[in-house]
Amino acid sequence: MEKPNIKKNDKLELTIEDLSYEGKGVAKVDDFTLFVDNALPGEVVNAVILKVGKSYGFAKALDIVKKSPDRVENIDNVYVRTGIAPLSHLKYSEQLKFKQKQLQIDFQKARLDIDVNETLGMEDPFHYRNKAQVPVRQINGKLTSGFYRRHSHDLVPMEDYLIQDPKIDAEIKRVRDILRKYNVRGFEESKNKGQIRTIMVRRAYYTGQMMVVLVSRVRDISHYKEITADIMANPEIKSLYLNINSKTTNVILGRDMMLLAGSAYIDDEILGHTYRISPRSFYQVNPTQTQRLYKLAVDKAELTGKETVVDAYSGIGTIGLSLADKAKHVTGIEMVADAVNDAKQNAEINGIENADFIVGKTETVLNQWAKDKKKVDVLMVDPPRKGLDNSLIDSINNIKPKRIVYISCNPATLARDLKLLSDTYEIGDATPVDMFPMTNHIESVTKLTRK
Ligand SMILES: C[S@@+](CC[C@H](N)C(=O)[O-])C[C@H]1O[C@@H](n2cnc3c(N)ncnc32)[C@H](O)[C@@H]1O
Repeated sequence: MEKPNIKKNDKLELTIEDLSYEGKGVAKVDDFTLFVDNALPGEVVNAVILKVGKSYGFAKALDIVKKSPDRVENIDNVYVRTGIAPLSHLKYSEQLKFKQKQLQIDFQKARLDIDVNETLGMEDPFHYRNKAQVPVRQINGKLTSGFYRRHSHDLVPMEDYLIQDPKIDAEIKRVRDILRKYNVRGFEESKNKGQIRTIMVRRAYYTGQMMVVLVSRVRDISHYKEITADIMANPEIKSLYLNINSKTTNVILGRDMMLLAGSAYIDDEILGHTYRISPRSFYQVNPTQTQRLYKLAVDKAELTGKETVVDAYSGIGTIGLSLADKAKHVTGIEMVADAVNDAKQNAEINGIENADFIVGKTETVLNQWAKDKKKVDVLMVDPPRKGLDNSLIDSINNIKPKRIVYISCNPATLARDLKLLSDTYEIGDATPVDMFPMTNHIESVTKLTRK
């Protein structure tokens, strides 16, 4: 493909043909692809070129000459620009279709013939997140919280995050003001100076309990006793931690986690069970949609009470414990030790006796099970974005579970893995469940049945 004669800062009119998986408008100049921020299919925009690469480039819409009927008019551009809610300029009904289509595209690319159902959306697709991790920086002499501009580490100051529980937004602001009161400094990334890098807040949807984690570059924070007392003055804060992360890294939490006050965990409920959540444990961020996701996944497992089930990538045990009353036995496998401790406690708290939990990598544990000729009837997998490890596919083919329920947060790796399993498994329809409204993230559930 010929690179057209365009360069950074050029301005030109573009016609938007499609929406990329990241939610950017796709335009062509000759045959050259440009990904355009804040532009929707069918729109004509005046754009400025941000970057021209070898095979594609990036641009930003400055004004819209012809608007899409699917554009949400009154949304603040800051949400699209910062990446907290990069699809918030697209009508919600269209976001749901976009997610269904993305799954179809990834299946087609992998030459898989799989029906994709309509995306199960939310009635109120805002303010759903039960967890925030907001970056903190020292800006104009003040500790400031906000969100990164997309694809950068430039902080845009923000107080209303649109998709987070408003009580979390209020708590971030309150904590920020307490830190300012005691002259604590925000992180200065370019100089590797300053103190607070991130404020993390979790709020349990059902119990209202909150956990605050202050992530600091340094251990010493003057007035930490006063800061602790001020933060704990809100009776909803059940747990306050200081985490130390002195590394140059994008990973949010460092190794040292110190409880400053309150309990080591908070409690929440899903589908009638109580769960304890530690700061490092994975916990689904959309509480109402989690119940729909789990119900769907458990339905697809078609349990009769006689099956041995593995809940792989089990986090704090929520999927396994949600189906334990319909199975003979459940084993959860999870690599984060704190999460496994939570899972064991969660089984006990809920009086569930037919579930156990193992610390380890799913691929390593199931490889050993294959060698030991252990039997599994149903395998639930809920891996992180990178999907299943290649070696796990071999173990699955040795263990031969009758059914697999694949919960995925990344259509591309889902399609790759389903293709690898399609010789030995019949692949049923896939259902996207919108766990992340206003963003381009796509969660889905697919059932596989042994041929
Ligand atoms: C998407 S979360 C799902 C957690 C849980 N099923 C839930 O619904 O809350 C993925 C989990 O897999 C864990 N994990 C990542 N790689 C793993 C691996 N190779 N083996 C086992 N667990 C892994 C992560 O720590 C995380 O808890």
